[in-house]
Amino acid sequence: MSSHETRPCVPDLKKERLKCDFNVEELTNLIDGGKEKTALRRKLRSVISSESAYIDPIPPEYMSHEDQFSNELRKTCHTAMLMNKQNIDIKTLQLSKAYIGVLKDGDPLWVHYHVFIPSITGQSDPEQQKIWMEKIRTWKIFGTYAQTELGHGTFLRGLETTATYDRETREFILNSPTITATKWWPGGLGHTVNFAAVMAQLYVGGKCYGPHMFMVQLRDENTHESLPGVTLGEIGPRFGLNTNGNGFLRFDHYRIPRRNMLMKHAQVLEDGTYVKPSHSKLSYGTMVRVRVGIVRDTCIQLQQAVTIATRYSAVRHQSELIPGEPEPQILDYQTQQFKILPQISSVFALFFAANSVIDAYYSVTAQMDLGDMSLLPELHALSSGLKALSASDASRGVEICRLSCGGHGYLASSNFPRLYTQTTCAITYEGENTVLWLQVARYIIKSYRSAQNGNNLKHSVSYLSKQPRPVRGDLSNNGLLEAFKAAVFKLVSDTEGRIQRVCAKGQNYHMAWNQCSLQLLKCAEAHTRFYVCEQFVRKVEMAKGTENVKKILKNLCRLYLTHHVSVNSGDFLKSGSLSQNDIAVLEEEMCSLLEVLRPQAVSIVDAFDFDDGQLNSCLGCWDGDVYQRLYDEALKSPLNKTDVPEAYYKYLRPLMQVGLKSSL
Ligand SMILES: CCCCCCCC/C=C\CCCCCC(=O)SCCNC(=O)CCNC(=O)[C@H](O)C(C)(C)COP(=O)(O)OP(=O)(O)OC[C@H]1O[C@@H](n2cnc3c(N)ncnc32)[C@H](O)[C@@H]1OP(=O)(O)O
Ligand SMILES: Cc1cc2nc3c(=O)[nH]c(=O)nc-3n(C[C@H](O)[C@H](O)[C@H](O)COP(=O)(O)OP(=O)(O)OC[C@H]3O[C@@H](n4cnc5c(N)ncnc54)[C@H](O)[C@@H]3O)c2cc1C
Repeated sequence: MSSHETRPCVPDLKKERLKCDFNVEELTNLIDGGKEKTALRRKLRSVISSESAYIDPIPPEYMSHEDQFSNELRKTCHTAMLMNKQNIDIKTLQLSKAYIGVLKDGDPLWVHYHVFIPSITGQSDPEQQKIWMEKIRTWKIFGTYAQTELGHGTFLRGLETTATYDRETREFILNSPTITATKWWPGGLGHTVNFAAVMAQLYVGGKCYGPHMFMVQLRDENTHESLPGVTLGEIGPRFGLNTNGNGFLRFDHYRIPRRNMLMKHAQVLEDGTYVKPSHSKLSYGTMVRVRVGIVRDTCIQLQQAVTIATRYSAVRHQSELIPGEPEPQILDYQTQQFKILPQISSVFALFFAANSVIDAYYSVTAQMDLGDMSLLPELHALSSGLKALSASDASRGVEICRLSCGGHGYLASSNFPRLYTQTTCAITYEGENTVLWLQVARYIIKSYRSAQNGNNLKHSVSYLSKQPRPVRGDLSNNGLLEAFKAAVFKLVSDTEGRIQRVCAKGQNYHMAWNQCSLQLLKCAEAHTRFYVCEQFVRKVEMAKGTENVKKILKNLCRLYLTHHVSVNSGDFLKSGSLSQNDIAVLEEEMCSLLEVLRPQAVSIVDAFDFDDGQLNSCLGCWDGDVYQRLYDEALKSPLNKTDVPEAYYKYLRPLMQVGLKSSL
């Protein structure tokens, strides 16, 4: 039973919570990663929620762009101070979910903590780390990750910023030769950070060695003024995340010491000798790490959205299900259940996938530290695929949750606009999704070809070694995983065959690749979906705990499988791995799962354990007092300060006084 059951709430939610047939706390512990982690998160949350500094003076929507930025910078700096005072590692806070809701529309220091610091620890040598990390630890250095330029974000070999080695002075000269070479987008770059890890084309003795990272001071450590040779600014309002401080940066023959090149993997010696890295893509390591983290972040954003949508759907009554009877909770409509429950199952799918890719990241990077690079392509494909899938599933999921709340979901006070802009930008940043899907496809096609040449495949692509033969009519979880394998295998072999046919007609390989890229995208997504399904099934099989929690997990897993079979039924039919009758049986099962899970829905989202401050939504509050909150929130609009606004006297009254001259 829910541990929160005694807290007051509206009768609809009380009724829902009384239906709960599993231990909510146990599910919370599972999602947190154990009882101790739940306790730590709650402790951190209590520290955070008792801080008056986090109270916004007015709702940020009503602040100017400048005030919004300043307000969030104030809060993020307060956090650093607070964690220092409480002797808590800020990373622990940020990774614990306790910090959610404090910053409303971005964090000017997010890239510092999650991209810049990992770049320093992952790309610089021990001596450099010692110097820079000490300054980072003592808040002398705040940094960003400055890679993207006006002209290029995706194609890194096309970057135009140059870092030219001057052997005489033992310095690098950084330069932005064109307008398109301007660094554009880095978080915090505008007016927050004083340093940046800058990706630039390395030139030594007239030869270009490609993109490398450099540690660059941009602002004076005391005055915060931009240094001579550096031009900085903010790029202006965005679709969302307007307080991330995204900025631009130009260099005019700006000099930095030789040792400011990040030298863990590649080096330029004093005499200009270039020492190449053990793998050409090691300088892209930060991106791999951040992509892995995005899977977890988007999963948490989807948790917030489904919590809001589920609670609201239990409180909202509309129309008639049975003529003449009272209006039902909208959650009783099958169509509403179909909007929300698959999103809840997605949360769990992403949760298990995030855990497995984080584990893979640590084990592969440990191997790489010992000099073994063989698993880097696998990690690159896995992290790229899961970043793309999680960002697009979460973003679509948030939008479906918004739609499920009707008109009120469109209000800023529902918090859906912010949740949506947070998830949808993850589709673009850290590798645009289409581009990452094509990287996954590259790996799959290469692996498939290798298998065709008689080689044995390992890890996530092992099933492409030989044609899978699923047992017809086996609709168990394992049977469906076999069907998935067969469907993906068919997509991959068809696509590879098509590339070959296009080439046979005289087209070169690259053009053939482009002509088949829609199919390639499908292969990549299907392969990654299979991976997520497999992880879900295996993790649920291994889950420990009480029968009722396991039953919830099993039902959610089954809903995820049947839903994705239904959505992609054409692929299963084409591969012959499932029959039309199988699909019909599975779709019927999916509908009954909606009915089975519906009474537990509110308790499942309660287990995500967000407090009202974190959800920041009139629709998603614990007590379900939706209408009063919507009304109170509307009263905060500055337009409601007066009955007749100034704009009436300026514009509307003169117009009304003139009247229409003709009766057109
Ligand atoms: C309330 C609010 C709270 C606060 C919330 C805040 C939320 C956060 C907000 C904002 C945070 C934003 C952070 C975002 C930071 C960024 O976006 S940083 C910039 C990221 N940029 C990218 O990701 C660029 C994408 N492009 C690439 O990764 C690559 O250039 C490419 C993979 C597309 C192509 O690389 P290229 O050099 O052209 O290589 P290819 O010739 O195509 O391939 C060569 C082979 O190398 C393999 N490969 C490519 N990348 C990697 C890698 N990382 N690791 C390993 N291997 C790699 C590639 O597959 C090829 O292999 P084969 O030759 O064997 O096929
Ligand atoms: C909120 C936000 C925060 C960011 N933070 C940072 C940061 O801190 N540091 C930083 O360096 N950058 C940052 N970025 C930049 C981000 O990483 C890039 O915008 C992203 O990598 C996409 O690159 P692009 O903008 O050049 O898009 P483009 O590559 O120009 O994409 C435009 C379109 O072209 C398509 N396309 C491009 N190449 C191909 C291809 N090979 N095949 C098929 N289609 C293709 C894409 O699919 C897309 O549809 C941020 C961006 C955002 C939105």
